[in-house]
Amino acid sequence: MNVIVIGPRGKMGKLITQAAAQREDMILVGGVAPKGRDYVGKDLGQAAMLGENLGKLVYDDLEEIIEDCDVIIDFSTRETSMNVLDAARRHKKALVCGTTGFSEEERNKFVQAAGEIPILYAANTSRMVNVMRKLLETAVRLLPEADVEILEMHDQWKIDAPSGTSRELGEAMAKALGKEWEKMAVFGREGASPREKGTMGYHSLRAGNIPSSHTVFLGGMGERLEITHHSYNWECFARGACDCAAFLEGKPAGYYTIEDVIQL
Ligand SMILES: NC(=O)C1=CN([C@@H]2O[C@H](COP(=O)(O)OP(=O)(O)OC[C@H]3O[C@@H](n4cnc5c(N)ncnc54)[C@H](OP(=O)(O)O)[C@@H]3O)[C@@H](O)[C@H]2O)C=CC1
Ligand SMILES: O=C(O)C1=N[C@H](C(=O)O)C[C@H](O)C1
Repeated sequence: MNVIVIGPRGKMGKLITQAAAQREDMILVGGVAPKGRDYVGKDLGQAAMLGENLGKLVYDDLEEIIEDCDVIIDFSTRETSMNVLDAARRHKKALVCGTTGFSEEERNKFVQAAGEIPILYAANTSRMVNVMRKLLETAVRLLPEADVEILEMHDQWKIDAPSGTSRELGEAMAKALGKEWEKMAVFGREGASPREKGTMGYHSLRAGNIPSSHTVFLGGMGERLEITHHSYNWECFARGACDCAAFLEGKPAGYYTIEDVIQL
C-alpha cells in the first residue's frame, strides 16, 4: 500500500513513519507538515528522525501527493484532521485517523464521510487496550452496581482531556450496562458530594512524559477492582496504526473501527 503520514515530526508521526518503513506491505510516498517548518522539503526519514533517508519528501500541502497514495495515516490535531478528512473525501482515499479530542459534530463528519470512502477511526490502536475494553465490558456486566471511575494519565504536552481512550472505554461500559454514556459521564468531582449512583467519573492527570495510562476503578463495599493499562512508549499505538491502514486495503467505503482489525 502507498501510505502518506500526516505530521511525521510528531510523537506518533515519527513512530508511524518508522513502523511503516519497516513493513513489506507498505511504501511511504511522503509526509505532510504544517507550512513554515524547517523540515518541509527534507527527506521523510530525516524529518522523522530515523537517522536514514527514505528517498521520499515532506510536503506542506497534502494536495501535492494525495493522488499517489492508497491510504493516509493521520495522528495530528483536530483542525488538521478535519482538513485531511475533507481532502481524503475529495480524492476518494482511505483514511486512518487516530487523533483525539473531537467534538460530537466533528465525530459525525467521519461517520458521514464513510458513505464515500473507507474510514477507520480509533482513539487507541493498542491491542492490549482493546483487550482491556473487552474485560471491562464483562466486568461491568457482572458488577452492575459497582461505582465506575476512570483515571487517565498522559504526558504534560497532551492537548486534550479526557483522553479519547477513556471516552471509548466509558462508552463501551455504558453500552454493556444498557445505559447512555452521555447521561453517566461526570468530568471531575471537585465540590460534588456525595457521589451520585450510576455516574461514571473522569479524572485526567498530566505530568512529565507519561506515554499513556488508563485505570478503571470498579468500586464496591469493602473492596474494589482495578483494571489498568500502561504503555511505556508510543510504539504499540504506531504498530496498531499501520495494522489499521493495512486492514483498509481493498475495503469498500464504510466506517471501520479497531474492533474490525483486532477481532477479539
Ligand atoms: N489512536 C491512538 O492510539 C493514539 C492517538 N494519539 C493522538 O494522536 C494525536 C497526536 O498525538 P502526538 O503525536 O502525541 O502529538 P504531537 O503534537 O507530537 O504531533 C502532532 C503533529 O501534528 C503536526 N501538525 C500540526 N498541524 C499540522 C498541519 N496543518 N499539517 C500537517 N501536520 C500538522 C505537528 O507538526 P509539528 O511537529 O511540525 O508541530 C505534529 O508533528 C493526538 O490527538 C493524540 O491524542 C496519540 C497516541 C496514540
Ligand atoms: O496523546 C496520547 O499520548 C495518547 N492519546 C490517545 C488518547 O487520547 O486516548 C491514546 C493514548 O492514550 C495515547
